[in-house]
Amino acid sequence: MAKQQQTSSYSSGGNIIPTPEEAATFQPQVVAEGGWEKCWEDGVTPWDQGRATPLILHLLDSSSLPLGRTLVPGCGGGHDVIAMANPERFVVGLDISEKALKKANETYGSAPNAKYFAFVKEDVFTWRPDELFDLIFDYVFFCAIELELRPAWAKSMYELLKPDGELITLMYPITDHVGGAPYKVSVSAYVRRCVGSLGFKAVSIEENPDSIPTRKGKEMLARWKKIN
Ligand SMILES: C[S@@+](CC[C@H](N)C(=O)[O-])C[C@H]1O[C@@H](n2cnc3c(N)ncnc32)[C@H](O)[C@@H]1O
Repeated sequence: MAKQQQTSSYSSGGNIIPTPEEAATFQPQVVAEGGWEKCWEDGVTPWDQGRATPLILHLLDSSSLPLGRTLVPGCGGGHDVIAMANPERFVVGLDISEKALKKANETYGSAPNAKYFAFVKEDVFTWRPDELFDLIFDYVFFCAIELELRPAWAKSMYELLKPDGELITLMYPITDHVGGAPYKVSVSAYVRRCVGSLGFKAVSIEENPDSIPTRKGKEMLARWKKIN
């Protein structure tokens, strides 16, 4: 099935990026069979752009990405982790898949900025480090978890951020497809989770200006502040 998608899909950095609707026809089966580890082992990673998210590069170029201790939950191949890491922004890439982190380390472990990031194998829902984060960037993680875990996701984001910290959510996929992962998302689902039930304030919500072609019109960017 994955192969069949290749004709209609967008290729980035050598990777084939199917639409979320296409991915939802083959990815859930692999997740159900052996969890995320199996996806990585079998190379069924249809979300992986093989490079940093264009929005992150845009925020870096325009100096609109906060500095400080940063977390990427469900970091996968680690492309956004290395893109953001610098002497003023230490980035932790968290993932439960050993294989994903092995791959990320093989790809980026000897990068010139390697001392400014770390890949950590932990579960977002239970990991509580001593030091909290100034910034969390979530992309293709919220849509990857089971729907009943969404309240726990919001709680984790809240508990992992410092007071006044910022949560950036690139909300994807805003579609009406059935099933997942990836599960469909909506701005109101995030508002319910972040603002409604916890101490977050929405600072801005806008269309992602830097979507890749297969995600265009299906993504919104929201920036949230932890206010209490
Ligand atoms: C769909 S992938 C997205 C990866 C990356 N954010 C990207 O956009 O390329 C979701 C990732 O979340 C990881 N993951 C799933 N559940 C997790 C959990 N509870 N804690 C940490 N990572 C998790 C999976 O192993 C997988 O690498």
